[in-house]
Amino acid sequence: MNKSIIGIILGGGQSRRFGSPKAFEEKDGVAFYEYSVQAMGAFTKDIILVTNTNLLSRFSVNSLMHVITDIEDINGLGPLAGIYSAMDRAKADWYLVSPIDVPFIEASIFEMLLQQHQDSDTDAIVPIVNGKLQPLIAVLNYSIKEKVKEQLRIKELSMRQLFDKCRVTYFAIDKEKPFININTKDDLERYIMKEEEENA
Ligand SMILES: Nc1nc2c(ncn2[C@@H]2O[C@H](COP(=O)(O)OP(=O)(O)OP(=O)(O)O)[C@@H](O)[C@H]2O)c(=O)[nH]1
Repeated sequence: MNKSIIGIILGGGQSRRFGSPKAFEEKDGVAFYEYSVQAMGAFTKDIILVTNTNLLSRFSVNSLMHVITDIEDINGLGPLAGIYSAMDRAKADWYLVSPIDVPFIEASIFEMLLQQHQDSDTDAIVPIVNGKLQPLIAVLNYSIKEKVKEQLRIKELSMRQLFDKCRVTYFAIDKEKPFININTKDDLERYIMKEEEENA
């Protein structure tokens, strides 16, 4: 039987290092968050973008994507708050997860992770890219929902702390570019403007 899959896009951060909401920064005329929608859209027609009340009205809703905010009492507690809020809103067997600041993300990354999940019986598939854990681009099973809730309760808010308590398949990927994330204006200059200049 086919398993149900929902996409979760984490878009409730403060973009303090960037200085303005980075979800709406553009690469080639496309807002950063839309790259995550496109990459997931190949595998699910059900995507939930989880943001905060300040940004809610700025995301354009379409038939693929619903936009919600973090549940009130965990609002702003970081990526785990977004993951829990989406899992609580809509149940699926599996969730594809992405942040909003990875404008080079590719569908092929989710394809590889989904392939791994078919071959494993763990709770999460998490990439390791050239030795570095990439915890926010992952495939998670609904079975971890209560663990996420507990982590939020005891304020252990990092993805690593969650993974320490789950059965995780760590999957090595040797392609770095799709995982580039933009945190600062310097990152923007280094990765995006440079590429645009090269392509001009
Ligand atoms: N829903 C939700 N998403 C979050 C939250 N905090 C961070 N995110 C998202 O998680 C991803 C990683 O966030 P970071 O880049 O580490 O943090 P940020 O708050 O966006 O940026 P800084 O303020 O510069 O740290 C981004 O896609 C954020 O939008 C939160 O409390 N709720």
